[in-house]
Amino acid sequence: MAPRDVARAAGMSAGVRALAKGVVGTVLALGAVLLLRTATFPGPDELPDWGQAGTSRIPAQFSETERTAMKEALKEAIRMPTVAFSSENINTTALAEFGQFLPKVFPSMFSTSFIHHEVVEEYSHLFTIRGSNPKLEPYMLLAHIDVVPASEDGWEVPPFSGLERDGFIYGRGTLDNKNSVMAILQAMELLLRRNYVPQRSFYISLGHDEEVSGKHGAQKIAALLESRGIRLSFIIDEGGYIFDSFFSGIEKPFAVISVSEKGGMNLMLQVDSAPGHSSAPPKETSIGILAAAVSRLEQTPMPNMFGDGPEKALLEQLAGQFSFPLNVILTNLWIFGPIMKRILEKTPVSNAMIRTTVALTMFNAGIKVNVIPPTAQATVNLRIHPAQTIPEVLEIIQNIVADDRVQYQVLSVFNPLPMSPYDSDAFGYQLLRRTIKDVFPEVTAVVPATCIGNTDVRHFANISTGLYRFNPVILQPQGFNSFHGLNEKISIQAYETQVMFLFELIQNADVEKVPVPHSATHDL
Ligand SMILES: CCCCCCCC/C=C\CCCCCCCC(=O)N[C@@H](Cc1ccccc1)C(=O)O
Ligand SMILES: [Zn+2]
Ligand SMILES: [Zn+2]
Repeated sequence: MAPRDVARAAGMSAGVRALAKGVVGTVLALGAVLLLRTATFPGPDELPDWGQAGTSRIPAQFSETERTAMKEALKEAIRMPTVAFSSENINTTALAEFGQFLPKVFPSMFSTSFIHHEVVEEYSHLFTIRGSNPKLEPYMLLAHIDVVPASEDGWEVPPFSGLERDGFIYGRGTLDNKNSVMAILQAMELLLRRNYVPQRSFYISLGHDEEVSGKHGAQKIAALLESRGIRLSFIIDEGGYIFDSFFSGIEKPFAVISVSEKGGMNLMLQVDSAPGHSSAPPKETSIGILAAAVSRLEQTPMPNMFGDGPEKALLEQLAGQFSFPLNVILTNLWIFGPIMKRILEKTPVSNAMIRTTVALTMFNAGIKVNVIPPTAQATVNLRIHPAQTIPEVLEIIQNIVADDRVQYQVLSVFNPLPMSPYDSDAFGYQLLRRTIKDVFPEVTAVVPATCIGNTDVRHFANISTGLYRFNPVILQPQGFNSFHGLNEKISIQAYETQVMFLFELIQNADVEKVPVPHSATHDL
């Protein structure tokens, strides 16, 4: 999906308002006879107190010199055009340069006795940070060095300039995802300089080809760890954010932790027909037959799976952020679920969250203006909802196309990711919630979701059941549009906050298990 579709989801507020208007009468009428639940989900303030990790907590306070150095290091990272054009075409010069740059800016990461650094497949990096307590299961922080291409057209500053303007650093990768690469290493570097020794071991994995599938970077690192028999308690990657001003009914920013991820399939459809002279065309040509087939695919939505993923929990846990009557509607999905199911279909992002999507992405046919083409090919990109299987989806596709002249070839496919736990015992999820509360006091809801795009963390499903996608960055619609788009930028303050978040998270991970909540009556 194009991440900019999320911005269009802002339009959902209008849909939701329409829903509110339409059903408000029903709510009031039903309210007289039904005892409707109101939103009672706990905000982060009601989270259990994890206490101090270890005995000597290091405060997240950075000197002026450190703050200047960290922003300059990010700018330098942006200036290296580590572009991935395709799996066969990546900028190896820039990736190699990036590898040489890391020890210069993060010397302690490369000279500390309990940290081991490995280069994987020439351009990806794996750091193993050995903790003092071997009984604690390790975890992993994941990010990627590569970026999507950017031409200068439409940019306020050149995309690989790393220029600072009005408190922002501009450039490709400032949000996706060199900010994470640099913030993870920066946080650990600052901790090391304060003589921090983690109790819990962890890994830092930096892939070099996420934007073109991750098969040489993250996938190889995952295989390496698997071959070493390593199991991870949880992994944190990109793919969830703090959303601000996306929905007019929600005043305050809310954090989305993606606990699952859609599967994917690239499917080629082909129609062959007899070539001939265009002056005497047959009733149907390969192009016409195929165009009709893919049009049917575009016009026929896959089944709505609302209720089978984390979407219900997402809405219920967001309910408290809305005012009446939406808070009541969202808290009582047992009655309003069927209406909500339809509302969610209205905008591209919420639609993508509740069903398998089919995008027509390539169409090739024809060899000459006056020749009936012998063959026509179309490629469709499917994102498979976690509640569906690949064979199910293929069967539905064939039923929609319903034309034996269309042949199919699966170019690539992978299963949806299982749902990672987000209950009160889920260590990784609760660690994220706790740290969000510490660092972003303005965030009043932390909710689970399905990531509608794909991330490198999917390659690690064999070695961990706790796969979480969350970047500690507050995004407004405009910022979200800049992912893979124009004028990607991060405020210096947001970057410092990201470093601070990781500085806190690493220390917060040094506890044995999730503590018991203060109130047993509250679900987390
Ligand atoms: C009511 C509240 C709704 C809030 C919903 C928010 C849902 C947030 C979920 C996800 C955010 C989108 C993050 C997308 C990250 C995608 C990164 C990416 O572009 N990945 C590529 C990877 C890829 C895969 C296969 C081949 C090449 C590249 C992609 O998905 O295409
Ligand atoms: Zn990314
Ligand atoms: Zn990306």
